[in-house]
Amino acid sequence: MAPLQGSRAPTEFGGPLGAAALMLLLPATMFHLLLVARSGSARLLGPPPYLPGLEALWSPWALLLCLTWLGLQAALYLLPARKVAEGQELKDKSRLRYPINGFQALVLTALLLGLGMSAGLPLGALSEMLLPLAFAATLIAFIFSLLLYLKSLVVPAFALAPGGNSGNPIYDFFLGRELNPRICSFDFKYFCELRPGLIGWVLINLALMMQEAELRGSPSLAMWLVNGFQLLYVGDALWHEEAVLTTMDIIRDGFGFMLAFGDLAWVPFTYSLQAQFLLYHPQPLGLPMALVICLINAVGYYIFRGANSQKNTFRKNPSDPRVADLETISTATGRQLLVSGWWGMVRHPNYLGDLIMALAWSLPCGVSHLLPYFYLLYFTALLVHREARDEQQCLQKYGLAWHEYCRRVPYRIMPYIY
Ligand SMILES: NC(=O)C1=CN([C@@H]2O[C@H](COP(=O)(O)OP(=O)(O)OC[C@H]3O[C@@H](n4cnc5c(N)ncnc54)[C@H](OP(=O)(O)O)[C@@H]3O)[C@@H](O)[C@H]2O)C=CC1
Ligand SMILES: CC(C)=CCC[C@@H](C)[C@H]1CC=C2C3=C(CC[C@@]21C)[C@@]1(C)CC[C@H](O)C(C)(C)[C@@H]1CC3
Repeated sequence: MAPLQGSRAPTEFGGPLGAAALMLLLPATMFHLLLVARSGSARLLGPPPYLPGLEALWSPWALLLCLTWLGLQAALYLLPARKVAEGQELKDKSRLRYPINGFQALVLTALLLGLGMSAGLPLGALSEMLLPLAFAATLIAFIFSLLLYLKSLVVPAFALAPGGNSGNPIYDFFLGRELNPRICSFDFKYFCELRPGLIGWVLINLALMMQEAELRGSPSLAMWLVNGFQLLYVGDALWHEEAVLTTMDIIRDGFGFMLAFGDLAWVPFTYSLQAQFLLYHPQPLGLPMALVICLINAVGYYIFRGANSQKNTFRKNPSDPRVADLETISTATGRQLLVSGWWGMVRHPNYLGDLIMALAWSLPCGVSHLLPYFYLLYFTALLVHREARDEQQCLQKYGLAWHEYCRRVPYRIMPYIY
């Protein structure tokens, strides 16, 4: 077993107790949302309409479907890539290599799906299987996290994540002990973060849209908007796949239950909540309102993409003409911090753009129910917590220079508000 030298006290996410509570609460919330979305009253805060028995949750076909999906995405990951990118420098000064072929996987999945559908594949039927599919994905995430935990016990200490190496098994199982678990060149965390869950999310959205067309003759305008916006978001993530290599999930967090469940179950089954809601609760949406919502999504996307690209360009090459004129602060590490452009507006402009998009994804569902706004509420909490975690890390990394940045750019996410 790898020694626990350099291990940290388990303080994030409420320590071991918080981690244990989240491991129960997150799957329970996901099943609650799935049940409530199809109920007549669709009340987010009420009790679920019924408690499903094991026969409603367990289906060997659903498990087989989930495993086939993972197998397909893994095969697409292994195809030759247009580019191989290097990750950030690791503790042992080495850099891992990652294939950049996520967008190619999305296109090939769409082609295979098109072929299947023209041969009579009833994609809409997937919408009837969401409960057993979510159960199978949760089961896979639990077993997978357990295997990852066991694997982490035999790797050298330098391969462990700074946060998930506390010595408390519950906490470490939740946060993830090993930073970049791999078999040969297959990187499990990088693979899961962007492919099965994100592509699965748009697949579920599409199935819900097909089912709506079958029930009502054609998809509603609201369903088109939700599908279009979320496809743009997933397509964008896969197109800019390389950027994920600088997120805290890849650089700092281990791969444990939080990310395995988040990537494989939470993202596809809760991020598709608006489309699930619309299938069972059709909402009228006029063209003028639809145009306003498109504008809100466009503004959010413009800020999100602008901010993320500006930082990535700057981190890759500070003398790139697109960022060379921006004002910066020097830090003791040799790295610089941007203090003008998007990063001079607030300290997390990318979060602001993401939140504006989240609002645009809920608005097509009208204002009669709180349920479709769950994503916006959850995402606000996630980003506020994430911002606090990032802030602490930046303070540790950059010290006085970070204080100076906070003085120059006082707002975190929303100008003049937060
Ligand atoms: N849809 C979803 O469920 C989720 C989406 N996201 C999205 O993922 C994206 C990435 O988010 P995340 O990884 O949390 O964080 P960021 O992309 O904001 O990265 C934070 C890092 O950026 C660097 N940085 C911070 N300020 C500056 C500055 N002024 N100049 C230059 N570099 C700076 C620091 O790292 P360093 O200095 O080491 O480079 C810091 O640690 C966001 O757009 C977010 O909205 C995130 C979570 C969930
Ligand atoms: C509640 C729970 C289970 C928490 C786990 C959190 C994960 C769901 C998220 C952590 C960071 C994520 C990112 C994306 C999806 C959600 C998770 C995995 C992301 C892939 C979405 C698309 C974006 O463009 C992105 C690539 C920037 C983003 C990266 C972070």
